[in-house]
Amino acid sequence: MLRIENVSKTFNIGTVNEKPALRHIDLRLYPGDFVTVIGTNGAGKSTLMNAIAGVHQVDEGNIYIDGQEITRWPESGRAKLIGRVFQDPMAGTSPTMTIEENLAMAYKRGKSRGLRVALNSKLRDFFQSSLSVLELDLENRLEHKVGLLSGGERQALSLLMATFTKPKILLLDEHTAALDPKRAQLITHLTEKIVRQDRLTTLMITHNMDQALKLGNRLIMMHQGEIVLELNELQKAKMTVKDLIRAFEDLKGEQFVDDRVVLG
Ligand SMILES: Nc1ncnc2c1ncn2[C@@H]1O[C@H](COP(=O)(O)OP(=O)(O)OP(=O)(O)O)[C@@H](O)[C@H]1O
Repeated sequence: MLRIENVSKTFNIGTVNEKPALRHIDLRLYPGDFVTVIGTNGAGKSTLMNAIAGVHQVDEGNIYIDGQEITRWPESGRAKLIGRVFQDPMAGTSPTMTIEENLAMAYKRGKSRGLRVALNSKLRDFFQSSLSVLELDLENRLEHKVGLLSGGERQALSLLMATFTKPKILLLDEHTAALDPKRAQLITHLTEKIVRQDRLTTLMITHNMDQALKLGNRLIMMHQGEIVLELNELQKAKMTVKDLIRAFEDLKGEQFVDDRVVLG
């Protein structure tokens, strides 16, 4: 479903600020894989997502989605294949538009260029049934402005907007990190539900080590632009957060440093 072959990315090449962010990354996600991504400070986690989404063009290597090479596609061209949710609940939605207008915008992104999306009753029914999955009663508030929603409701809407067109790849970029624990728990629960229900192929960055072990069927750990540890479902199930940190320290001979790490 997603194939990353020998991908490298260096920022500010040839300057004193030269920074290799990805070094020869190889990664394959199979249909329905839910992979959590953890790593040390500046390990390259966000750069990896930006490379997949087309925010940054890579210097070397190839990226394929569903067998199609997309390495040189612009970000806009990849939007119909990729759903993404960011850390900031304000980032994925437009506050001055209503819930249904936001949904229509996301719906259009998943369709061919130039297609006009008329807000007819069939589409409203579809939006309402999609919103009902969230169990936040948003299906009865289609005409409410998104700016009036709470951070948690807004992030739930962003998650829905990123997923209801069934993208080939879902990228979750610390999407619960800015929420209070209760709301973070709600979004985590919704993520699991939607990903499982739609069998979405998912890559999720988290600083919560416990969450990284509990969610999904695979885990990767990054450090200095490389994937240094990969765990499958069975290995993950047997590990504790302590084991995970010890595994890194045994491998690299240094402490696992992530300023934002949450041990669980
Ligand atoms: N646009 C950019 N310009 C220059 N350097 C960048 C840019 N984006 C990232 N970097 C650098 O590339 C390296 C990898 O950054 P990235 O944000 O991918 O790491 P990360 O694993 O997501 O880090 P963290 O968890 O600490 O946010 C870092 O050293 C960072 O400073």
